[in-house]
Amino acid sequence: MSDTPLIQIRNLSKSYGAKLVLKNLSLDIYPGQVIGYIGPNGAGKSTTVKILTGLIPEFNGEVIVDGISLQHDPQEIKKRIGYVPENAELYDVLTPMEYLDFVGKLYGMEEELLTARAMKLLSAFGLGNNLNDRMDTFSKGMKQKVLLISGIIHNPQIIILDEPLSGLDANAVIMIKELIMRLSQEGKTIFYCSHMMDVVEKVSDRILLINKGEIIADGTFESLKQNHADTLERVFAKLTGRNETDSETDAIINAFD
Ligand SMILES: Nc1ncnc2c1ncn2[C@@H]1O[C@H](COP(=O)(O)OP(=O)(O)OP(=O)(O)O)[C@@H](O)[C@H]1O
Repeated sequence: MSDTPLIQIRNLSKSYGAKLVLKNLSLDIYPGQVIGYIGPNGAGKSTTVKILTGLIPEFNGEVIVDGISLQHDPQEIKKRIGYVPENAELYDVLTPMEYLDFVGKLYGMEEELLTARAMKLLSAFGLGNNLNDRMDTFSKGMKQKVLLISGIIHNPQIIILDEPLSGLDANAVIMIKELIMRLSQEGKTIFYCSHMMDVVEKVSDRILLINKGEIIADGTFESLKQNHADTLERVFAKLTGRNETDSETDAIINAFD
């Protein structure tokens, strides 16, 4: 692995109004790493990702990607990143081919390559028979696959995924897990947010746990396990102080009394 970080985050802070949601984050991410970014609801995962992808331009601190400052040249950075958001509006009156044509052109892809790659990727994701169907006839999982493809169609160096597995069936989850590992073998750097601890445990070579805007654990699953608990679910519960699940469920059940 290269010893020059591909992504450098320095003293990153972000507030929404008076609310500070990212507190002085500093991180180096190296080429080829598969980073699982986990944390409780509202911890700051999506905010981090939206800053990295240039969707939130106002923040304090510095983000440097491949030697380029995000503040100075966000467009150049966007070319290097493929982003699959948690919730996206697909223009579902379009067919997947039309949608991917639109996205690929935004990335400046040449028509012939774009069409060929869109067809190959859609077929590989099991949508080969739906190339020209309108996406408003698609299931949630089918749309999620098109979104995933739109994030990788331009063959970016860095792939950022926010909850990529929501809505996917068990076979598709297995496929995406394998895909993440294969893309990493191809040298891609992958940063993904997920609440699916079993998946994060298996595919990440580095896990970052964020809580209340601060990174509170950073290491391999093995190292987190040795220091804290035997499963990632338990590491998560221990470090984020959520040991009161029993009393919470009691309160919900008791609310029906
Ligand atoms: N546009 C916004 N305006 C005001 N507050 C926001 C905005 N977006 C997020 N927040 C707040 O920032 C905090 C971090 O939110 P963020 O979406 O980054 O969390 P997350 O870790 O991705 O959560 P989840 O796991 O629920 O998706 C939360 O307290 C949220 O309420």
